[in-house]
Amino acid sequence: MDVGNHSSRSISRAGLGRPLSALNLRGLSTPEPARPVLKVSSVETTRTFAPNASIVLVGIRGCGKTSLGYIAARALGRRLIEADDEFERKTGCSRAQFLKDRKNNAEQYRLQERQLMESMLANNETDAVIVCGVGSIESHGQALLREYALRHPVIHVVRETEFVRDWLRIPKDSSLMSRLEDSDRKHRICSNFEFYNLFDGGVNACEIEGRVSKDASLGQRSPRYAGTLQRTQQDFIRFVNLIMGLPDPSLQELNAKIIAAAVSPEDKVYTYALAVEFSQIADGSLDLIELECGADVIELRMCASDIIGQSLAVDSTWVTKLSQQFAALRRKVAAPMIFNVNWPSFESLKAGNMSKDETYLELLHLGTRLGAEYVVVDLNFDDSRLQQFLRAKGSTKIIGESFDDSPLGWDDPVRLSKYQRAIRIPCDIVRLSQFAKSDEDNIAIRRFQKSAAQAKTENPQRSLPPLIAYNVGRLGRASMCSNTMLIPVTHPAIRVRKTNDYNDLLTMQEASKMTYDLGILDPLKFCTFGASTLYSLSPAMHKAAYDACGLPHDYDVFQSSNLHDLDGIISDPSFGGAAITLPFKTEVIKVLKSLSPEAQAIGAVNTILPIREPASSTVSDERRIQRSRAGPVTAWHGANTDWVGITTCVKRHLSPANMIRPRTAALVLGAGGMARAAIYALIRLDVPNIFIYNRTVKHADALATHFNELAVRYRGATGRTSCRNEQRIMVIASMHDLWPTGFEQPTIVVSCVPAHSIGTVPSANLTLPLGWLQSVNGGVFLELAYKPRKTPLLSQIEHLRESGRPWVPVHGLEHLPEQGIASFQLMTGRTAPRHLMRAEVVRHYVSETGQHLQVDGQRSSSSLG
Ligand SMILES: O=C1C[C@@](O)(C(=O)O)C[C@@H](O)[C@@H]1O
Repeated sequence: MDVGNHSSRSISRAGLGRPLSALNLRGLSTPEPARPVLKVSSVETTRTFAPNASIVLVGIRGCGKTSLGYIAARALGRRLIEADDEFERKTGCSRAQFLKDRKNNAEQYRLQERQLMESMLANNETDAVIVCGVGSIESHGQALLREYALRHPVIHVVRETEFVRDWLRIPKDSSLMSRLEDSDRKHRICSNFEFYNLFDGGVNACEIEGRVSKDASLGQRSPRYAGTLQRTQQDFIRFVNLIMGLPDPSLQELNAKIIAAAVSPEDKVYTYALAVEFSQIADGSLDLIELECGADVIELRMCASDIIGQSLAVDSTWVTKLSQQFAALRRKVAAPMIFNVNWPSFESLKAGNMSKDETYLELLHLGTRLGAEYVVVDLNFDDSRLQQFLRAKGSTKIIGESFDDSPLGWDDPVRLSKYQRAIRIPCDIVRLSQFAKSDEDNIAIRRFQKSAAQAKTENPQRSLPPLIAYNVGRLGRASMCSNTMLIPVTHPAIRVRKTNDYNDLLTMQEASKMTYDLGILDPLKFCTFGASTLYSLSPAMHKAAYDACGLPHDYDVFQSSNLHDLDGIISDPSFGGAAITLPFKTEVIKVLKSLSPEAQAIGAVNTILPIREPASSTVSDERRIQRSRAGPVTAWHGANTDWVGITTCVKRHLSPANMIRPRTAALVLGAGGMARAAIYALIRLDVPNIFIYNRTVKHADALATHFNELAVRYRGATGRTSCRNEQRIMVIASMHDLWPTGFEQPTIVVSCVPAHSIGTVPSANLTLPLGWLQSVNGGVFLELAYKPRKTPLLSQIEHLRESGRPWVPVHGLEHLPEQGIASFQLMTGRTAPRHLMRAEVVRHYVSETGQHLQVDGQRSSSSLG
């Protein structure tokens, strides 16, 4: 099926919300008794696939697999093969009609389903996303899928039971629920991945709307629909790329260097792993957003009592719960995940008819199945089983771990042999620990690290896996902080919930602060520099982030109408970087030694960073930026993060119905530094038709010339010509002009026109001709001005939305933290506490009339993203 034509039916299928009648259940097989122990690794798989291998989605009705299939097909540029549509194509009628027809009986229906499964899979081995129907729970379909999973990702889509029940209008006491749960169990054992489709206010709004209207296209064009599915879309695209071993496209788009979280923790120094115990979050009482503290990865730890203790063998209910919390952590904290099952805790275990080793192996598989970036394996685990797991690990990285309590401590030769085993396995990272009995144990680690560094690899091409070695217990804290990678930390919200070993971990804030207190790193000074900076919200936003991450830095504003005044500030050896604002974003380039490729392309800079090391012919300027040590500055490097903020906001609010296509049009208002960043962002987002409107037409023309040249170069440079749209940047000369004929109405509008007066120049007080806002699916309107917060343009778009047009108005206070988050990461090299930074902007915003925004508590603005 053509993905492009699918949009109206895939997101909210008309009729999907009908009560689940006996009729359409005739195709479901009778339930088998529940298995006592779930075999999540039943599918023998390598989890390594050809890059174009088709992706299969299975799951019960109402789990959202069709919407996800649509999203994946669009994002990866693949065909969508959907079982309901295929059924209709094959039989000439819908399932319900087929079953209503007296000529057909359940046996014939099953036969159709069986043939359908066979043909869908066999005819679409590559370049497709296949959404299966009920045939996936029949034994024949199950066998087909298991075999298919040897070469393809087969993703089991799981959704909250309550949601599915409401959605299918199944009465609370109906036995249908247990049938559906049984189907979930079956899907689990014929699939090799699992995606928990989290409740998303937007998704439900959209789907319910579709149900009420019984007209899917109406649903899509309603204002409520406009804000739907974005989070699900982001989650699923990230998941699919991860399991296909592809880099996350959204991070790639934004340039991995800017997004600290996209640089793998092994490639950075001073990275932190926040330990979260499953038992602490299983009941859902902890607001997971609270856990965001600038940690680089989240380590989800489980022990036998979490899994087995409550009379649950490794069963489907438990796996669903874990799957849900795993997905929630991922969405809310948005960091890579470490999946860690504590093997020794299974010592006295009798899980159904499985051994301790088998259960552990099942759980390791579960980690890769959920798409964890890292899975911890115990270095004492049986070799053959471990190898079996490694064959199926796909793109998941392995952390080999051992906790030992030998009386010889770190000097015990067994410890070194563990490291050597980890090298042979081979593990990507090795983590060794013991309990600290005295301070001597912390010193002994250094001796051990020295001997470990002498270890030999069998393959001289391979470097030794990084070693994290520390002592646990209060005495061991110093040793934890002497590591530079994945330092284990806790969080105050977790610490209060736990009385034993987690209390011995330092919080991220304490651990980071320790590296500064000990003089390993230096406190630095940052600022915003520009002609009108006193209103800047950047100091509040950055200082809050420093505090949360344990960075003893400072942030101030400098106001001057003379760029030379920057010299005095940046000559301070403890100066760490500056945000540059109006009117210097272009002018500052002349004092910089080097520019990031993006700043170069945009022709404007909003972030400058110090280069402290002397110039070298082998190391690039960008790599010589010193982010955590003070000292004389030899030169300055310029970057631009405004385009990152714009890209993030557009992507966050663009509904799947408005996903960028070969005819999409966008409109940029203005021709200054911000407009440059906006055009660049749209080029990077692959928008084919970009229009500029600016009061002074010749400035708009100059921008169009610059970016048309760039679009050609960019297209050539990325080599992605096959999937990239031809891009054109055009100028609309007058507000009196009709929207250019031959072009679709814009679905992305970015206003880069200051909404307040600057010096003698009065504010533009701009609104748009209604004839330019006729897109039937609405679109995203991004206002970059935030003084005043409600600009005339923003009000115009809000009115349109109120009158029934699905436009999403995005105010300037949403863009501000996004560029700030990127600047924070560039300036400090640390992962930003994003929700906190967004919340601080809202908290500190004071309107022209001296009023604060209404916020209930600090975190309430997290609704911004
Ligand atoms: O958009 C902004 C915000 C800012 O102007 C400030 O107020 O700190 C600083 C600029 O660098 C940035 O581009």
